Amino acid sequence: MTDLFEHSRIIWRPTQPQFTPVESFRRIINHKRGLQLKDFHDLHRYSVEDYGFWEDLWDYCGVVYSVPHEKVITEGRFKEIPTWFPGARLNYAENILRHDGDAIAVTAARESGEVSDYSYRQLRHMVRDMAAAMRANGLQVGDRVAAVVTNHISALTIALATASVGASFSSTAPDMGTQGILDRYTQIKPKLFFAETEVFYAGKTTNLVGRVSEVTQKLCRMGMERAILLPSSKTGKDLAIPKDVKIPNGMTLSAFLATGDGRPLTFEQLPFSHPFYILFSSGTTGPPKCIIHSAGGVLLQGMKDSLLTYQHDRNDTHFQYTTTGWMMWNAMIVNLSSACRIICYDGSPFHPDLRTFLRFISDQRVTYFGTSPRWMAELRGQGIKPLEVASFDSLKNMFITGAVLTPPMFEWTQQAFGPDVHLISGSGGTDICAGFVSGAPSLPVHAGELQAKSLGMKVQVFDYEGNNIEDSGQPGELVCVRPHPSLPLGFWGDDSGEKLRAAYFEMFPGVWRQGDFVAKNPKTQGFIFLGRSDGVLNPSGVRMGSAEIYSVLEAFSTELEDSLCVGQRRPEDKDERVILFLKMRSGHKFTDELVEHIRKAIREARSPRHVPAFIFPVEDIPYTVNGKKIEIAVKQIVSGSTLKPSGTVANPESLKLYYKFRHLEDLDLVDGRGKLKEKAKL
Ligand SMILES: CC(=O)CC(=O)O
Repeated sequence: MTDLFEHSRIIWRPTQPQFTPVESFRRIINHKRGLQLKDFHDLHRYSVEDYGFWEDLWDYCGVVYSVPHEKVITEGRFKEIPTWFPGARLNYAENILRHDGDAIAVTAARESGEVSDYSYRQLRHMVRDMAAAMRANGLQVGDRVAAVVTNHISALTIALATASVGASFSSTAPDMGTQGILDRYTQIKPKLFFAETEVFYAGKTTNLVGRVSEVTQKLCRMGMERAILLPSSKTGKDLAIPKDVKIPNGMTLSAFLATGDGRPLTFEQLPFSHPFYILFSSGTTGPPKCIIHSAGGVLLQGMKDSLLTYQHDRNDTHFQYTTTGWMMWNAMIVNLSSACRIICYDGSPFHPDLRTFLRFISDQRVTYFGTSPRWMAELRGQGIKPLEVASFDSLKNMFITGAVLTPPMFEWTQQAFGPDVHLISGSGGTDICAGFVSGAPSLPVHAGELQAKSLGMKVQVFDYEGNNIEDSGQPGELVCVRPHPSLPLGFWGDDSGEKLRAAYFEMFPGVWRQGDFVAKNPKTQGFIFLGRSDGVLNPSGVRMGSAEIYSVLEAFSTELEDSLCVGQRRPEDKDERVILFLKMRSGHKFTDELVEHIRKAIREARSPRHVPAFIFPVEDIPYTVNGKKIEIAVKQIVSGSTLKPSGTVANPESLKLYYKFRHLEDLDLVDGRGKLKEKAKL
């Protein structure tokens, strides 16, 4: 049997763990509560046994409020989702904008090289003007504001102004197609709609006026009162709208701002569980889940990470590479509450090239850089050595999320950016707009492992009968057995909670099932992520995660650009078989020899039962717009389903490449008895 933790080697340790904020937080709790919590693990235990922990966190983070809470938790609208801090009155934007003055709050940068800084005072003024215009246009508590925007200063200003008024906010990136935008925003029926008109991404200029026209016509019929058109993100100028293009209730951003009456910035005082962010899950088929998050929940979880996990203060620069359509954007904003500077980046991290992007990180003296395993893999694949490109002496931590960071990539990343960088791999998601498992600055990092359960998150590993098997080291379902403040308030329009229950609480009644296939290392308490549980590979009853295969393939990064591993089980099949798809790097050929090497490597590193039944070359691998590899849709396709990709698939054409693999027999590779033909043995 394969040892899931064979790579578990310490690659980083804190030099002075006693001086980390999380340790001082532990001491504060000991003092306040008369406890004797000795280390992070004790602190975690307390955090999931006593709801008072969230009150301790509230105090430690200095949440700004006008009315105190009556208690920490009480029954909510649904049995599974309690109400937090009943009685409290506060405002999300007031907490985010609690710092003022001339220190730089935001650096807004574009792929074109344009960089602008905004102080805390300037940001506040921009939010004030935006909020004044929103109020002048009738926006009220409970209304919705939707935006199709790049990650730039306007998006941030719109979100914070919306929060100050007490409306709800939802954003998507401009690469979302018309249908994807409509799938989202026709559900929430926004009163105000903000849209980019022209964007510059990956070296290409895209005019979005046609898309905006189609979307606004539909939204207008559903009650949208204003469509606010942002100037071109390339030229900064308003785009001339052709006479025959209809944008009902449309006006430019400057015209909209001019409707404001100069009133001062005020913050509506609202309950902790007031709905603020509306996020959409990246379903690759069917309409996306429309998840409502509370202002207070996202705020408190975000403050926890900013102060205790990333250890931010006013000297830090937080650069999370993200679009506005990923929860990491929402999670980025809260870091302003720690007085640090955030970088909003509009553009592709691959353009004009990776070295330019690396130099940008270095020149900006970034202390926290957040990215995805895919970006890292590209650096490695291109043979780039970051420390030869620039100095990263200011970098304190890197946050990698969105997909599994395999053990070899942990090792590579640590080496590539230097031994002092705290490498954090975190996992949570849109569903909770926070992390379940993440970094712990007072503990060492082991290659391949997410360091620890996040504070306050009672995570366990369940087998299929609902037994907690976390201490066995066996893989199973990641579950959370106790409520936390950023549980969604519900899905939009799902008044009975039925859809919410079906999405998270069905497999284990009353217990949140995240849909990740994981294992906890009993020795280190760290977690390895093996893939999405719907995508678990299950040939002849051996359950394994695709990450077990991907990590072996890291050794082939010279030849392979990418790979995708899925199970195939068509209605006529008795058993599941594993298919591995390989996307070759240009200049490299898919050969029998390579396939043999790969098979051997998997057999030796894992077990003979892990070796895929088939290995095929493929021209493209499907990804979501948030950079997640799409395994489940491919699994369904090769197993016989026909899918209509949603607007969440970044390269929907790629899915078509997989239909032919549902009929392997027709490919002249398999004989009548389902055996591989001799000549086709790969
Ligand atoms: C923190 C995360 O979990 C981010 C993601 O994968 O969507």
